[in-house]
Amino acid sequence: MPSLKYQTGDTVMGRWPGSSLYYEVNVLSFDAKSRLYTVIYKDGTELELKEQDIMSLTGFQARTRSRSRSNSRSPGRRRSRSRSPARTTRRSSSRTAAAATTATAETAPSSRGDAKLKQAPEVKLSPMLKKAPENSSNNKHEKKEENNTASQVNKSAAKEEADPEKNQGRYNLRRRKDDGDVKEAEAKSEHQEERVEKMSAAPAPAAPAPTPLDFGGKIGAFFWMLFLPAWVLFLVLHVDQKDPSLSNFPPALPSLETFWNPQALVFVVLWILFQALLYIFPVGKLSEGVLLRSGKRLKYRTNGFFAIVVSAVVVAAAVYQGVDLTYIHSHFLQLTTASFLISMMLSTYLYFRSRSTGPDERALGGNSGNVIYDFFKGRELNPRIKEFDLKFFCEMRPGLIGWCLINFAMALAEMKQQNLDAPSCSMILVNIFQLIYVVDGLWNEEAILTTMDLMHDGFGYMLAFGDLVWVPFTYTLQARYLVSHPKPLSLPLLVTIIILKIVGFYIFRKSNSEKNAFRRNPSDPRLSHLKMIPTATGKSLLVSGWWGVVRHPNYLGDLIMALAWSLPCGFSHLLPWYYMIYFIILLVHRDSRDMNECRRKYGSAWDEYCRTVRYRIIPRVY
Ligand SMILES: NC(=O)C1=CN([C@@H]2O[C@H](COP(=O)(O)OP(=O)(O)OC[C@H]3O[C@@H](n4cnc5c(N)ncnc54)[C@H](OP(=O)(O)O)[C@@H]3O)[C@@H](O)[C@H]2O)C=CC1
Ligand SMILES: CC(C)=CCC[C@@H](C)[C@H]1CC=C2C3=C(CC[C@@]21C)[C@@]1(C)CC[C@H](O)C(C)(C)[C@@H]1CC3
Repeated sequence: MPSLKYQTGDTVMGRWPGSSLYYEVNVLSFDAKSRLYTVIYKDGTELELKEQDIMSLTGFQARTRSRSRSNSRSPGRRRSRSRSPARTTRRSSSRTAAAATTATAETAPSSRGDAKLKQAPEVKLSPMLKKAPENSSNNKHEKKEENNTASQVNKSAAKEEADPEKNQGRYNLRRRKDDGDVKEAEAKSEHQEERVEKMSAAPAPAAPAPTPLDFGGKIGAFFWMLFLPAWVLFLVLHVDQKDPSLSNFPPALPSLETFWNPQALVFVVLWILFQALLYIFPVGKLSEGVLLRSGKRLKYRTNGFFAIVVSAVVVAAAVYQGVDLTYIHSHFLQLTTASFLISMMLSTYLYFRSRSTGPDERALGGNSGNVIYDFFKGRELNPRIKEFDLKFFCEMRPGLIGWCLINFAMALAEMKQQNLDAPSCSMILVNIFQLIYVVDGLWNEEAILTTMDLMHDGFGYMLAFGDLVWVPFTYTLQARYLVSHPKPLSLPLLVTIIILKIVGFYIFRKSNSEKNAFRRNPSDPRLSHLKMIPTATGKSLLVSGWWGVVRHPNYLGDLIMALAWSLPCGFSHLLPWYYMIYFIILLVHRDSRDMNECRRKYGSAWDEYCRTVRYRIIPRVY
């Protein structure tokens, strides 16, 4: 192809249909008649693109740099002093398998990210002359996807191009693997990676555009920052009332001294330090996190199960030695205040340290330029002090293990208050169910590395408060309620509750493990029966198995379990059902956040997934 702009074998940036995202592709051939380039994406997807949908790596980088320069000049735009954009991108150039960016918005100031995204030029879809289908795959879904994608592409093409070819044409979206050409495709992709590695001086795409503001934007973030602690305070005070009915007035605010107890602060600090010590203890696996935009993978010490076992032994020994754990019940408010102060200090530290981080280290969601919003959402994706990962630690250790400790203390308080020789049946159920949930989370600690919080969310007030205050002091509400509001259980109800817990747990665990195993190793032989949709990022989406039933089977299991946790408290009051209600709101909101994020990442492949798997959480209902 002597007179052509791009040559066979060139690594260039190709636009993904239906989006303004560009991915690294390899030019396979050029068809002189249709004037289309056949390119191959990292996942083996072949597509035919017009010349204007392709950019050279250097051209793309120059555009990114000039945009980033002009952005950094604009008022209010802060640029990291420690790293120049060039250095950052060079660092990320070696591994760009998952890198995607928009041509116009990649370095746009995040406060205007949404608007910038809208300004991104619409994709000019490039229909090709129809080829006879070559796909010999027996994977029905992938055939269907090919057709659907093609028809969707055609629809947009018809809208956007007054091209005489538009109605005859379609995109050729086919996987190399479907042609029984797995080895060739893999070899090609390895070859591509090698080429990219060799081009160490070659520029690479910059970070994707920041995501639009959520949680009600700046005002919403401010509201949540005030409302969440106020709500915790309400729950903590209200559950102690003789009649904790929500129609009753909330109790009068206690005096300021009642909130504060230095001893309670010392206990909370000691607990966190103890957990930190267990976390750094060189026991257990060093697990790898997901591939970051920088091309790096972080290592995490996943010894959570060890931590809870040691904690249980230490707590049991302390009780044996006469330590009165009911202190936790009688000083609940002071312990909550102490944890709240620590979470505020941590969030402030996180906000200030995030100012010296490079773009690659920031979350896409928490860098709007608005102090309150960014403080709330968190700017830095994986804040670490040396190898100590603050977000991972806070999410998995002090609050989560603290939850079990508090539940246990509530069982002791119930025995004391109700003069019982053993905790009530309801209290035992709540304790065991929630303990199973936490122990399971810690046993499968590695799986948290592929959850939204770890992969996408920055670490700021929301998670610091959520991990250190919300989880230990509100998730324990059922146990706390039972201390002063005993609830005898009938045998049929007991059996129903146990069955619900088992069913919920089964769905939750199986679906989470399936996705985690798939994300870790898509060619895991145990998953070979599952169907999947390829996406341009190199990752695929599961479209059968648990993830083919609903889009969030793990949420469904979690909700069924939440039901089993509230039922032992009966129906006399709404208060112990708070977790269930909150959890529905949280998961519905998380689902919509995740939908937006996946839509942005995967473009038309995500739409295809949503068309195939129609329900979000509950089959045939929602
Ligand atoms: N008890 C509690 O308070 C809470 C519990 N949870 C639980 O934590 C667990 C994790 O939840 P969360 O992080 O919200 O969400 P998920 O674990 O469901 O993670 C969502 C991510 O999974 C990937 N994904 C989505 N669909 C597919 C698919 N079809 N095939 C392959 N990958 C897919 C996407 O990431 P990508 O494609 O980038 O890999 C998506 O962003 C859940 O079980 C939830 O119930 C969550 C919040 C609170
Ligand atoms: C209202 C508010 C401040 C919300 C913050 C949300 C956090 C409380 C939750 C976000 C995701 C969470 C997860 C767990 C606990 C609650 C938070 C932190 C989790 C660790 C519980 C145990 C599970 O097994 C889990 C590991 C799957 C889970 C992960 C998500």
